[in-house]
Amino acid sequence: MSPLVLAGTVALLLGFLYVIKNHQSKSKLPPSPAWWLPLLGHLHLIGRLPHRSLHELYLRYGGGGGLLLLQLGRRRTLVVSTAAAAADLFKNHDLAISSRPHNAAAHKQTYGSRNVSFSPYGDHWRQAKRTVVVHLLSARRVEAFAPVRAAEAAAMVSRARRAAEAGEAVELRELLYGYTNAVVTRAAAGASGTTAERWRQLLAHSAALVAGFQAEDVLPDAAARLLRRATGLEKKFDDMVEEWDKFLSEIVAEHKEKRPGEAGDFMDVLLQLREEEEGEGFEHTDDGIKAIAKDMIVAATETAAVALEWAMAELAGNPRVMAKVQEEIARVAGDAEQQAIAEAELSRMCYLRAVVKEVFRLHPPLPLLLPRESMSPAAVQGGRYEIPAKTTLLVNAWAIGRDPAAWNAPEEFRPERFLAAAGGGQAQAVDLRGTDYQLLPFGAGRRICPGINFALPVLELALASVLRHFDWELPGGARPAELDMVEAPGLSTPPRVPLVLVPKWKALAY
Ligand code: HEM
Repeated sequence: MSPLVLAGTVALLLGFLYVIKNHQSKSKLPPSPAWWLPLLGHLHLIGRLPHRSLHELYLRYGGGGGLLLLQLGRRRTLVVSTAAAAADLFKNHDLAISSRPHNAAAHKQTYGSRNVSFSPYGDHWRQAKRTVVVHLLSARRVEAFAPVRAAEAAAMVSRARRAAEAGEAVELRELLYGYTNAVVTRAAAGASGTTAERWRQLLAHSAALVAGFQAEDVLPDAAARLLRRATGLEKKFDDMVEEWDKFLSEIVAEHKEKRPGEAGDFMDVLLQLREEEEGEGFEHTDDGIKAIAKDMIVAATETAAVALEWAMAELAGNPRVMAKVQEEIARVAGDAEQQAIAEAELSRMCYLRAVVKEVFRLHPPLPLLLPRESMSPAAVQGGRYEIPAKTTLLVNAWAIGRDPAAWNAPEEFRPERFLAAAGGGQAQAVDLRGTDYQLLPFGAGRRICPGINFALPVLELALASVLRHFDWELPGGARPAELDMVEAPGLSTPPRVPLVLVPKWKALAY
């Protein structure tokens, strides 16, 4: 055989082997729509409500295994759409999927990813999460904020009462956001009033700038930066980051002036830890403290307000459930003279808690949780699929809450499914703390939300208070079936049409 023919044969053989190998490794990838566009990949298939688009794409191309692989701009993205697929990932591969993808916009906003939410997996994240879990959100500290929750719930009831006495309708988002914003601002910085208002404006401003897909999702970082500069977005962004920093720096400075030992709000605790833990590994610099405080505020305010607005929307749309939960609140909270509901009473309101779970099932405030990134290759579902390292993961909690393999009549709002006494069936023992993979509003695994114990009493107390003191009616004789139950676009998704209801002050004659 001549050397030329030999070289040609070897090249052909190598080419053949490459094709075979490539085909084999591709065949181990989860299903994916076959066609895609240069640069965009499958991005053009995603509409304004990504959780809904991704669910539809999964039903069309996913093949039933719960996983769908997409190329979203430059990010290879795995979408998880069923409870069984989520269970396999979180039970068997949690470590591999515990990082977050780099996001230039978030990096800038978080003092170089020094917060918890966007920090990549590693020492910084571990230390920061420990600080948050042990020092800011422990059961003892959450309990210590009970008077704050009670005062703000009472203020919310007073606002609604003024509207009721004037015969006016109430925009629930305004009312509920005011409440969660006040509770979180007081817990984080011990401040209210104008601070809370400034905080609220900054949050709204940031949300508008980071909503939707960003230039970095499609283009390399440098090209995306150029585009952002050319369109003026970079300047807007920098101004917003500076505004936040100025605001947080003022709060840090005010807290430094206070007497030591006055530890109460998150800022106090973080500053005190700086003194106590100096040299223990986690660097409590001013920027580190501002990053964590901001993380708490951003993570807590909007999510809780969105959950509350959906709860009221579902109750307005289901008068039977509204009447039943009001009856329970009246029975447990008792005494007509008692204005505020004691938090101990909330644990006896089983139906109210079932309502909260049902709201989270159908309306998780972060329908795609927060994106994860795989740090190493993972052979999932017993080796059926291979997930390469550096794949972005989107867990579609919205779709999982509607998974027909996990839920009976998934589209029905039926809190009874969570109650053994009401014949709840297979769902009665399902909880929302990340161990039951069909209900994941707070995520699961190492990156699970550390704020569950802070959020739940905030939500339960608000609902119990507004339902105890008022009947809520749809304005203008609208029928429940006419309520628009579609989400607004964004990272967190309130109803696209803000909910408006008319409060009727009850006589409290129980
Ligand atoms: C209804 C209220 C809330 C909802 C629905 C919610 C939901 C979530 C979700 C889905 C995640 C991502 C979990 C994952 O990747 O698996 C998350 C992360 C996080 N949440 Fe919450 N959250 C809420 C309230 C709070 C509160 C009150 C705080 C703090 C005061 C908080 C602090 C955080 C932090 C720091 C992270 C990042 C955790 C990490 O990356 O390790 N959240 N939350």
